Amino acid sequence: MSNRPAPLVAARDLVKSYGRTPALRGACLEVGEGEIVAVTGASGSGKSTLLHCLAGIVRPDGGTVTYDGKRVDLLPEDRLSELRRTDFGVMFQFGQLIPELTAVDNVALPLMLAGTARGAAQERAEEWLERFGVREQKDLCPGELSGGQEQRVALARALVTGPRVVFADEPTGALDSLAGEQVMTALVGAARASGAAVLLITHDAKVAAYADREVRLRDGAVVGAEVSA
Ligand SMILES: Nc1ncnc2c1ncn2[C@@H]1O[C@H](COP(=O)(O)OP(=O)(O)OP(=O)(O)O)[C@@H](O)[C@H]1O
Repeated sequence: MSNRPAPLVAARDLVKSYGRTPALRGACLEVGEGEIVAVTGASGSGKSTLLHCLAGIVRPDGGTVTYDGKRVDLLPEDRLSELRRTDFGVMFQFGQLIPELTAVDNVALPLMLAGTARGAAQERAEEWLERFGVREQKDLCPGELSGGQEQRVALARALVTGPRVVFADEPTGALDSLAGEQVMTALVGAARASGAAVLLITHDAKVAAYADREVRLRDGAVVGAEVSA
């Protein structure tokens, strides 16, 4: 424990309910700079809600979320959007790409939203597509990509702005094991190269094994000893 890096992201005593359904009941979690943490647990244990609270997508009812020492749960909506654009990369199981845009335009979009000119944004986007082996598919729309290609494009989009934290909710959940391994190898390799921290949700022990540490949730709280890989 003592040699763990200082937390970059931390959740303390998080509580969140949807109507009368409790999703989080006192969850605590820390992710260090450059650390890869897998969150596992049964369906309904609160994994996605925890990730959404940490990424500033959902506001908790109680407890605190800090990023780089600052309170995320208290930020107004406009500052939250800015933080998500500049410091966070987010990836989901599927459906995250804009269906009407080509692969390269999907990846260029976060850069353009941050003020990069279209040409330069597309050039950077192509570099990331190349890195993940999907440059040939750059002019295809998401519906024309295989599941694995789509996730590698989504990964390029999550990483193109150089985030300090990548939040990935079941990024391999819809893939067969070979495509899943390719996505995980790409995600972990890119995170290690850039020093980004990763918070990864998975049901799959093989996917969790890519992480430095595994945290298990049950009924909205962390259970058991944290397992170091
Ligand atoms: N938007 C929502 N509206 C109502 N209830 C919700 C909502 N999101 C989550 N819940 C409920 O909160 C609880 C925790 O859900 P959450 O999605 O965080 O769990 P999970 O561990 O990610 O589940 P899964 O592995 O099935 O994705 C569940 O009981 C779920 O039904």
